[in-house]
Amino acid sequence: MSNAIEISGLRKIYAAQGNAPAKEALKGVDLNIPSGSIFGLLGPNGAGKSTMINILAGLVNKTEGRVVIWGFDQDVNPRQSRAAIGVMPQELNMDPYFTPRASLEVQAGLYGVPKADRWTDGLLELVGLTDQAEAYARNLSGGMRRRLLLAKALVHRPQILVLDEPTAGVDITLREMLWNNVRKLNEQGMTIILTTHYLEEAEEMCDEIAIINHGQLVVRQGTRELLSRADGKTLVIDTGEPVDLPALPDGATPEWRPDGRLAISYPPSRIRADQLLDALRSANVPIIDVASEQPDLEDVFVELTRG
Ligand SMILES: Nc1ncnc2c1ncn2[C@@H]1O[C@H](COP(=O)(O)OP(=O)(O)OP(=O)(O)O)[C@@H](O)[C@H]1O
Repeated sequence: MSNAIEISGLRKIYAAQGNAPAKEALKGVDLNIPSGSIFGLLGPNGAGKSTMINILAGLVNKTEGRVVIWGFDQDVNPRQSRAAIGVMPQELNMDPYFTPRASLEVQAGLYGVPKADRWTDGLLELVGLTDQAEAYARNLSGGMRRRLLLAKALVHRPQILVLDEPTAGVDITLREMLWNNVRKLNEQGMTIILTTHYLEEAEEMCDEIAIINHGQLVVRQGTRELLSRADGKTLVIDTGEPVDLPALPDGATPEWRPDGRLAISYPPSRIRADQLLDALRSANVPIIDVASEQPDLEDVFVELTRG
């Protein structure tokens, strides 16, 4: 399977309700998600990410378009396409009187997983809830609830796992545990789709990234290629003390930072770092230390979703 998911011409119009007018949340999106990848779906608030994920999960009906999940067209084989995907939702709602073990058993029942094929103990172990297997959900910490949600998404051994803002508001330890789990599942062949507001996280975790804005796909690229789109780097130089600056190559912009260091932003496509350093040296500007700052996903994201 080369693509885990194929989306074409996907539109969603939420009908008008009361005073709220109809809303076109997705305006004809085409997107293929390669199998085996960790794929980031990013966009500002209200861009349409949850709508897209909910359509994939079979929770929201699309208005138009075609969605193929693991080779199964949603409209032709709804059961198989649903079975191929597991979703870890954002919200932490769960029945307070269910134990993690019972939750997983109920979820497996909903997916029609026969008793003999269930892997409840393995799942509890995977997410580190073995000791809490018989605790009431209301006694679980927020982090444990999230781990349980991850386990619930996996009861039917889906080929594709969707994580909707999995680390919003979680502490570093839990975040690392989640990512270790996700990497392990990905190494075993699972395709991972992730939405997150933490762009650093997307930059670190995702092989490829799609950005949607106002219901449209703005870009879809490998993470590295996407980062290289931002044509801006910064040299940060410790000059010891403020000095007069010589003329710099056209396109370079110097600025003194509050910490006293000199920051020169420049487009690496047109200017090389040694041209900047040569200009400083020939004007006898002391160069005590130099650091280079790369553009990050945040820069690219802001540029692509502006306006
Ligand atoms: N059930 C609904 N009824 C009407 N409009 C909706 C509904 N759900 C979402 N919308 C609207 O559709 C648009 C896209 O919303 P969606 O939740 O998909 O965005 P999002 O990218 O997931 O945003 P966020 O990051 O805030 O979760 C928004 O304008 C939202 O108000």
